[in-house]
Amino acid sequence: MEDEGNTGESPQQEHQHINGWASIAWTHLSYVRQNSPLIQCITNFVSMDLMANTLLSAGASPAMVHSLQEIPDFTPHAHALCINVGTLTADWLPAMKKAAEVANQSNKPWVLDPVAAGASGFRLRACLELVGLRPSVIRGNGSEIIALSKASVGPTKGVDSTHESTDAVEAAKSLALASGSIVAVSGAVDIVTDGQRVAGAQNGVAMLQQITATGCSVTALIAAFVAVDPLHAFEATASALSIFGIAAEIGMDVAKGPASLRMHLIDSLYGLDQATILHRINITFLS
Ligand SMILES: Nc1ncnc2c1ncn2[C@@H]1O[C@H](COP(=O)(O)OP(=O)(O)OP(=O)(O)O)[C@@H](O)[C@H]1O
Ligand SMILES: Cc1ncsc1CCO
Ligand SMILES: [Mg+2]
Repeated sequence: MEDEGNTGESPQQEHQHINGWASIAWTHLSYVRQNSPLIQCITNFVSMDLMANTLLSAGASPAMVHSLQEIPDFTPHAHALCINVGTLTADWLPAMKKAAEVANQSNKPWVLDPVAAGASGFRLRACLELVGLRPSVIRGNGSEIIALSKASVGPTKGVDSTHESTDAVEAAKSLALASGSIVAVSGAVDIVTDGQRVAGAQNGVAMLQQITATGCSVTALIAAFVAVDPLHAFEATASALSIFGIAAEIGMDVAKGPASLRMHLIDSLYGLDQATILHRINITFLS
């Protein structure tokens, strides 16, 4: 009789897998620290501060550059681009599309955060147009990935999710297959898929949901990890999600609530070492 949850692996095999992900995640963080990739962020007003500080604490170099006029000069120099539609208006969309096109022409990876994708027809159409410009990675919460995958506007709680990430696995897989992007769904378990493989990263703390723009910020961290390893966007994405979660776990040991967690999260990300990653990382293949 098989135990529930038995993966069929010996403890040694399991240990090797865990070590495998720890070394992958540590390598990505080390490359970001060594190379300090320039990450262009076209993002919402709410997230700008936390996103820039998250990137800085990981060792990357953020630049919140969103003017259409600057994109031809600036975007080719960025090592990756992060586009987030959180406070979208019609004026901003042309710059987002242009930046995605220039990133593609310059062979630079770019990452999409489809904030509240199903909240309005305007937002959904904008997100679908951006998906058509072939992001390397799309990262959203469960409701956003389901709305994008079904291309439907529906009942919404705005930027917050009404779905568990695990409810969005099939939606994420079909969006990945349709778009060619790696798709990540954040939640208690962060899901990462290329349409076939599905990894689950289980680091993090629930209180992250009480700090605005933690999702936006982890999307930018994904951009930094993909910037240093563009040919392995699946591994880079799972690593970034797990490392952000580990930083939150360590921060939570001393935090008194959301405001101090926000501060300790940034400090923990800055100070993260290899031994802590090895000890804490929790990524497994779900299929
Ligand atoms: N229940 C949970 N337990 C642990 N970590 C969680 C939980 N829910 C979310 N997280 C983590 O919180 C971070 C933000 O994820 P969330 O799904 O809240 O993003 P989001 O809805 O896009 O947020 P925002 O729009 O505010 O940026 C991720 O790192 C995710 O792993
Ligand atoms: C609260 C909020 N509103 C638009 S974007 C944003 C940040 C979290 O997505
Ligand atoms: Mg979000």
